[in-house]
Amino acid sequence: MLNKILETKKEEISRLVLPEEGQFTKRSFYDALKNPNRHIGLIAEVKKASPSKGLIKENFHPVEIALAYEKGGADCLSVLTDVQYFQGANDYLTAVKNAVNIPILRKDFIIDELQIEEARRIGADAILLIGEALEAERLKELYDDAHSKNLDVLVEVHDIETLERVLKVFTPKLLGVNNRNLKTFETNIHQLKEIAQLIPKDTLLVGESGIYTKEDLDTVKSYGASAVLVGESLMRKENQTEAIKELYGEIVNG
Ligand SMILES: O=C(O)c1ccccc1NCC(=O)[C@H](O)[C@H](O)COP(=O)(O)O
Repeated sequence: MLNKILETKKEEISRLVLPEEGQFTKRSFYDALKNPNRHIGLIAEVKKASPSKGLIKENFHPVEIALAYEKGGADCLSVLTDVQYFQGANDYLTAVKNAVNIPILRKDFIIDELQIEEARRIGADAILLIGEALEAERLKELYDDAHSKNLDVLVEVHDIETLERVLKVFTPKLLGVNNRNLKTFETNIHQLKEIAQLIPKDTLLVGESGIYTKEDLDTVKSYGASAVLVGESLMRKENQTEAIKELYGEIVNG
């Protein structure tokens, strides 16, 4: 699936026309996770659908969801902008940016500088770079390009081989380990356990995907994560503010 998505991205980039420059207040995604509201930081994801789960939330109002996440104490947001596979949109990110006061990650499959400039113009504070999608040297080029545009970068890996490839070239400030294999969709809450040993001590570690319960949250934290990225389990609930409190064990819903 990842390779199919990347082929689609190449085609989208060939047709990409940059939007007009927007006027946005830049917020530090990294600083928000460095100083989280709770014992482990939360990147709450605004995601309507996905390849592995199909339609997740039919009654999808991204600004309402984002405000509810913010009210629930999310440190940052992740907003899907991929249209074809996640039913996201650039306009969702811009609308959310104009509504909330916390930093926003553009969740998309970034493989070109044009997409980074586009992210900046639609109001993103950070972008995602997926290790399995890029050669390490190219990943570093895009990483540097994003920072030159005052955007933070969440570098994401799934397995040790990818992490080692990346670390041979550079050390990311912010690194996510995706519990989901983006090629097979297999998800393992313990994915971080082995990989965490190899993470440089000054790198802020984020556990991503397949986090449904406080137990999952505690498991990922026990492996060394300073933050988590959570989408489906929050999106499927009726009330995203309550969903966050339930995830952290602050309320117990039947
Ligand atoms: O989620 C998918 O089906 C998927 C398929 C192919 C590439 C990426 C995919 N998901 C992106 C993500 O990593 C998740 O949206 C994010 O980590 C949140 O995961 P979850 O909490 O399990 O929704």
